[in-house]
Amino acid sequence: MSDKKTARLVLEDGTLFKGYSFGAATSVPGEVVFNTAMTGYPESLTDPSYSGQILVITYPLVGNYGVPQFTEENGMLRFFESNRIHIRGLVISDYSFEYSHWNAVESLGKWLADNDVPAICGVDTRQITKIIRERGVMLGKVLVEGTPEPEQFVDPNRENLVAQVSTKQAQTYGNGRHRIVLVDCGCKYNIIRCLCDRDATVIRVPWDYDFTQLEYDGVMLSNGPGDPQQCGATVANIKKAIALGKPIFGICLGNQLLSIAAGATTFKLKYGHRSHNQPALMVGTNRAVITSQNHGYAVDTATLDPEWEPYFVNLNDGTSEGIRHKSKPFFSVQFHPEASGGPVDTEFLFDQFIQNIEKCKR
Ligand SMILES: NC(=O)CC[C@H](N)C(=O)O
Repeated sequence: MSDKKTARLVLEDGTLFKGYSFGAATSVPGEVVFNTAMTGYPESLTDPSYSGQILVITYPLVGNYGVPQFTEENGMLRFFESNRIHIRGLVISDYSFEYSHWNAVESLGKWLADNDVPAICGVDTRQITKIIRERGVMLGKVLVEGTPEPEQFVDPNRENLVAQVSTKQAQTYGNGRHRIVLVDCGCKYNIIRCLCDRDATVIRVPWDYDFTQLEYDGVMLSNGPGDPQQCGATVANIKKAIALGKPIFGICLGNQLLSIAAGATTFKLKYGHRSHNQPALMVGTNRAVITSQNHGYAVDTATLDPEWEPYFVNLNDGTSEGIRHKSKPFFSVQFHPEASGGPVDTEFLFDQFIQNIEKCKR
């Protein structure tokens, strides 16, 4: 590695990690978060919820299966969760310069460079994770040798990241029986795929679009980046949709926004949940599910309006994993039932949403 450029990760408390640069030769500030999943970097890197974040992967070997084909299917990239990389920087332990997979077309380093995203390898990502777990999530900078250093640490959560990643105009996918409005706060393609697989026509609209003017059978509130408090315009529209009474299903940021519309407050977790193995219990049952997650904020269910109740709870730390209305067809979850990557234990929630739609049509 002696001919390689060096790179450093600096945390806002001054902690420094030295490694090597791959990907783009540029230095960036961001929020440093860790993910403990063992696979799924093409999906994670293109998940718009990571916007503004420097992603630390604890699994020690990354890049070994390269980057999949950029094939389009039904107006979406088949093997990714959006049309570009959204993380601001990547930090890994061992980078596999050589890759091998039936579907790989290029290396992780080339893909990152083409998307102008810097990466560091050769650092102990588990050590970084231990620090974040103890001190809480921190801002940081990826500094690549020979490139200008950003002066400030930048907290991306002060920006309206949702406005940056949401679609600028309405788009339609599929041609099914159920007309579903997808409020795009930074949606993952697999939410659209899961709906289209269930006989839906998906009308994807911008985060601040007044979708209540449209003809629809159900509303899907997507995942997305940043602090849910930035999305006042979406919450105002959700309140109108609640009054209209058609089925609503929210995922991750969508869960937080539905909860705010239902009177609840949100707070920032010490270091977030980002992994493929978060256990959640369906409240009132003995049914536990293993879930895919990527979030830094959570809902305080004690602040919910009394017409709503907890739906799932996290078995690691007891935080909320979802809410539902006691009598109306509205529910949402903090985890990712569409997975991609991660376990598909909770895809049945899409079926439940469609059943709610069918009942309402009768
Ligand atoms: N994946 C998501 O939708 C994340 C929601 C929100 N940005 C959070 O970090 O909590």
